[in-house]
Amino acid sequence: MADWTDCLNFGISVAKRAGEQKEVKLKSSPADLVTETDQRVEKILISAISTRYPQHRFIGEESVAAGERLQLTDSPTWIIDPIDGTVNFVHRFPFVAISIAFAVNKQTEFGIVYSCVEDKLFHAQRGRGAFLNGEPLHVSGQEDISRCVVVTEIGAERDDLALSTLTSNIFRLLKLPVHGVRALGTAAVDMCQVAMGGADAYYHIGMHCWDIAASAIIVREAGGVVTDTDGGWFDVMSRRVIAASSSAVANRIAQVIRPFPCRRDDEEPLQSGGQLTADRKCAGPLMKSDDTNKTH
Ligand SMILES: O=P(O)(O)O[C@H]1[C@H](O)[C@@H](O)[C@H](O)[C@@H](O)[C@@H]1O
Ligand SMILES: [Mg+2]
Ligand SMILES: [Mg+2]
Repeated sequence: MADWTDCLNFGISVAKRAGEQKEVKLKSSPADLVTETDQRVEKILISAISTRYPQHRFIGEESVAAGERLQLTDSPTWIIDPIDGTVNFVHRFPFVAISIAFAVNKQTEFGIVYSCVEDKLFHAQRGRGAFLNGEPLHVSGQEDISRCVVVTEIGAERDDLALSTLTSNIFRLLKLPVHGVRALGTAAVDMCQVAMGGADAYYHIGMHCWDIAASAIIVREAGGVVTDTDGGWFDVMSRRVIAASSSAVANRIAQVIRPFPCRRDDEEPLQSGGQLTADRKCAGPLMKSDDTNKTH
């Protein structure tokens, strides 16, 4: 088995350096401000990593937003979210992370999530455990859904189907009941909460590979379970994820939540007026027929 520890250590050092980027140039609007910062951090990361590993490929949120093709091949690939929690960043809500995963042959070899405001560095390497600031991490191991804190995200979708599915899923979980439902505004940190036992599960439909790839391996290496939202095999490009403290909890959540259609990350972007757009919003075929069987 190839040893990617050198890449992991380099990834950790660039994530910490990029997380020190504190100076924020004031621009005309919060959207401009944050776009500039996101792009700047992604450039810092990609430029440092590609100088050291010129053969490696990248999937970066901001590069994809700028029109770059999103394609996960068998080549060593860094999957980067330069700022996970952009809305938090704008509002100074204190959960903002740099998320970096590294995949070879489409398998994630390691993941790094640097929660910058908290100064918490999560990392995991395949088969070698998960760590927070160097200390081993473990999920809670909780198996009883009625004793769980479950994390999800509100996400960016605002169409009726997405919103009604999202709210009814929270409703169903609260009625089980679970102990509580939380949303921190960054999928990467949400999932790391599962890895460290602060929460017992996370689920969402609609996040992108750069939001969840790094934290998925961190949860697994912390002893947790990562599945599709139907309880099946997790595919990092599918935008559907449950991360849980145990299979029992993952399966229970899969039984309860209803899916809604979502374009895969590796699907060709929608055509708009004859031009490719970077739009990867949830849209597509209607719900699967078995969705009607889900628990209310
Ligand atoms: O866009 P960023 O901040 O990288 O990612 C965030 C999503 O946009 C947002 O919809 C979601 O709620 C948040 O958790 C996610 O990490
Ligand atoms: Mg993100
Ligand atoms: Mg981002």
